[in-house]
Amino acid sequence: MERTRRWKQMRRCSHLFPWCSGHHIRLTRERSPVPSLKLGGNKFFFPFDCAQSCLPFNRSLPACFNGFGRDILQAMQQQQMNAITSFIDGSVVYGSGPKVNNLLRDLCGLNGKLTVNEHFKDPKGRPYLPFEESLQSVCLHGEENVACFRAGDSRVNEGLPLTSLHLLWLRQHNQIAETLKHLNGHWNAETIYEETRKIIGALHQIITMRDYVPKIIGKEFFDNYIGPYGGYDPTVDPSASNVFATAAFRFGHATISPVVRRLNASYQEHESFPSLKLHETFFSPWRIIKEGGIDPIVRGALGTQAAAPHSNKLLTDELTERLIVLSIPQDMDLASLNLQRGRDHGLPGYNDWRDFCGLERIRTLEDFKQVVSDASVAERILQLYKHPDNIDIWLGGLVETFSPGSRTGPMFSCLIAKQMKALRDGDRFWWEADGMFSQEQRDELLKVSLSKIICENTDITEVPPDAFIFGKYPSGYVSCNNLPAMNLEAWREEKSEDTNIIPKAELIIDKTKEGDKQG
Ligand code: HEM
Repeated sequence: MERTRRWKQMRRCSHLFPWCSGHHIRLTRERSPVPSLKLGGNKFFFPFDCAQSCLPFNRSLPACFNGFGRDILQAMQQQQMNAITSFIDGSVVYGSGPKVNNLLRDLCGLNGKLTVNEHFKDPKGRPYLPFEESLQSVCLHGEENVACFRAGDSRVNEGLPLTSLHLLWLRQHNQIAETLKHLNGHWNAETIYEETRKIIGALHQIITMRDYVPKIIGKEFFDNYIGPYGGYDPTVDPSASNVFATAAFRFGHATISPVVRRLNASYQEHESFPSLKLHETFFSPWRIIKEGGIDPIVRGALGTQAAAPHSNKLLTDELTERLIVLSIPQDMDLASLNLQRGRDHGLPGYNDWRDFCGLERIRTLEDFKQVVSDASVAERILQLYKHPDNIDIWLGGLVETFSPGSRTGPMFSCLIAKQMKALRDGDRFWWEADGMFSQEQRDELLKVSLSKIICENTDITEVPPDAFIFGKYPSGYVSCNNLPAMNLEAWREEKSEDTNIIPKAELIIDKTKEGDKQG
């Protein structure tokens, strides 16, 4: 099948990275629990007999009023709150506010670094993420005294591949900070930290927009909807659209494999740490600490094909039968959550979004068969929903036939492209925006790839140059030494004559000392 073939060209990294980058853009917080209907069953229990068949569902927190100055009807629509910044700005590494940010920074070291785990290091002495301080950690497992990791995004422990990526970025930050300190001995901790953060944000943007998005939506959609960068546009709203987070970017759930592979240095099944079922990787950072660090997991993501979404079996049972969601003491079903979340947020139906994207509305079964790769799936969906207007957008989008050169159907490609363009053009700190970096620095930033970041922050020595496109080891793999690296010399700066400036980081430390004295 064509859709299977296209996804099989991709590596597992292609769900690892966007999982993380999706977390850059939106975090929907939840409020009171309400019972939800169990989808997929033959009976309809809601709301009368939930004892056996309902899944708990917490509605999302609404935002009170949005969009002063907008069309009044639009402004009165209830939207849901985004608990993080929507920008692709490295917030998964640094958090979206000062509280989390201060917890993550190594404020005592005066070196601009992020704080690392005080208790454990990996087999080669590389650092791990710090622990959360909660005593009642969901991550605790048997005798292993390993709590949840802390990172800029609270979902860091959701799965081992995701945790590994968070850790790569932490290490990358600290490496860059160390080099910048060495190059610019006169920089204070605050300057080192902020400059490093700026670089990490730029790397996220480059990898997302240059290396990842075109492979998902295809070059044609990329050129038509996103196009080349034309500078910061203050009229563009860069917030995360509801439909992007609640439906379109959740296409990724259909690319998740039921198994997380762990591979040895020859990209073969690891002798000591075999591959795991997906559910065994949820909230289990102890496996990273006690089972060989992140290298086997990262090799697994590089050395394995992405799961191909089938239109008649969209999500693996590991996600529909074994999903763990914090604070809910039963196995959950991600497909049901996605559908119910779309309804909770009041998303218009599939046909309205096709309209929005300039695609033909579906009026008949024959129309639907034209856009869905599997005719029997089209029939089953229409039987269930009775009318095309009723189809939930997440489902409709997932079963569409892929557009040429893309790995999603035209409606999701359109919605993803529109969002990505807004995130780029509406971001005044976009890495290519005027005044952000010198031309020399930009040239250096462009040398970086996800593969190089993996090389620099693990003991992996051979990688594919493009971490997203699959090739079976050793075909196409290169030595890490052969991949271009960013030269931070471009950030070397002559010492300024102005000696009156008090470094901000020193002010922060002084305040702490003051507090200590008073206490
Ligand atoms: C094993 C892998 C994954 C697991 C276990 C997982 C789990 C979840 C869960 C539990 C939610 C919240 C569902 C709800 O209550 O509405 C969610 C939301 C989401 N997921 Fe995933 N996910 C995974 C991979 C991915 C990937 C690969 C992507 C993107 C390509 C992605 C994109 C999103 C987005 C955009 C949201 C909405 C975020 C928000 O608005 O708060 N996820 N995921």
